[in-house]
Amino acid sequence: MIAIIGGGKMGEALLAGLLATGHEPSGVLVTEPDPARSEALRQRYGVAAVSSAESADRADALILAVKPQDMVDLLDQLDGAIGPDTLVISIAAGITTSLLEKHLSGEVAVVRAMPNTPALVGRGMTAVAGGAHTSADQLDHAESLLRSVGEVVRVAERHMDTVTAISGSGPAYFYFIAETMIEAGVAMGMTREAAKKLVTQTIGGAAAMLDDPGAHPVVLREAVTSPGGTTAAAVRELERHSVRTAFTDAIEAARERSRELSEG
Ligand SMILES: NC(=O)C1=CN([C@@H]2O[C@H](COP(=O)(O)OP(=O)(O)OC[C@H]3O[C@@H](n4cnc5c(N)ncnc54)[C@H](OP(=O)(O)O)[C@@H]3O)[C@@H](O)[C@H]2O)C=CC1
Ligand SMILES: O=C(O)[C@@H]1CCC=N1
Repeated sequence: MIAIIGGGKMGEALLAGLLATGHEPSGVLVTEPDPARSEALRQRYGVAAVSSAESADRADALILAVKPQDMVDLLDQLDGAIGPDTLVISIAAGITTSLLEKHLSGEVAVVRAMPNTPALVGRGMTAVAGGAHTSADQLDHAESLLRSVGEVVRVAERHMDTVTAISGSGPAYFYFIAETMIEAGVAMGMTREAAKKLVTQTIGGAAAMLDDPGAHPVVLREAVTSPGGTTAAAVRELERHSVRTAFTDAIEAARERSRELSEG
């Protein structure tokens, strides 16, 4: 039995992914405090909506999908109710395996995972790191659960704040660029619908080219940049506005915030 505690955006994405990849609704529980939301999830997916105590009691894998700020309260609520063989997977930004272990008595197997919102369409990128009492089989199990919403990589836990800043928050950076490009197209007289189509297909096409193992972003960018052409003029403006520095600073700020979240 798998239980998802926190039926918000990411909890629902994981729930939908698990069901889409062959898990039966009868094998998944959800715990969500908002009664309307809880009922909506129950109706939409046919899973049982139960209390956190019941989730802890019945599940052998518990996925904690609450906000980092709610995590300590939740752990204190779950402490003592989690069986010795239960695997606890947290997807909360910044919450370390040692913080999870500190608030759960006994040698609980914990996994820190960082997915992203493309999980909603089965194209997520998740990184996982195991805790001090987590066996290789338990990490495999966590990986196979999270694979239901996309690709999974294993990283050393010291990289998890960086992962959070790159792939966890990353979709928002691309939406920021997309929004800017669409608005530029509109300002130049295109319809918003046409501009969105151009931008969406361009992002998808660029990502597909970059996905080739031999591809390098600098080489791909050079192929677009004709001497004396339009791209060179655009890139010169990006450099003039220090967009590279702005992006690097943004990613560093996200990593710093992830670190702070573990401090409460
Ligand atoms: N959004 C994203 O792109 C990503 C988010 N994450 C992480 O996933 C977690 C969830 O994020 P997201 O889904 O966006 O947030 P949401 O706010 O959409 O979901 C969190 C849900 O947890 C519920 N909740 C709060 N306390 C409890 C509790 N004690 N027991 C059960 N449920 C509870 C909340 O209910 P209520 O609103 O009523 O309090 C809410 O429905 C966060 O820790 C975040 O860091 C990770 C990767 C990407
Ligand atoms: O913004 C956040 O804190 C969460 C974690 C990664 C993406 N969204």
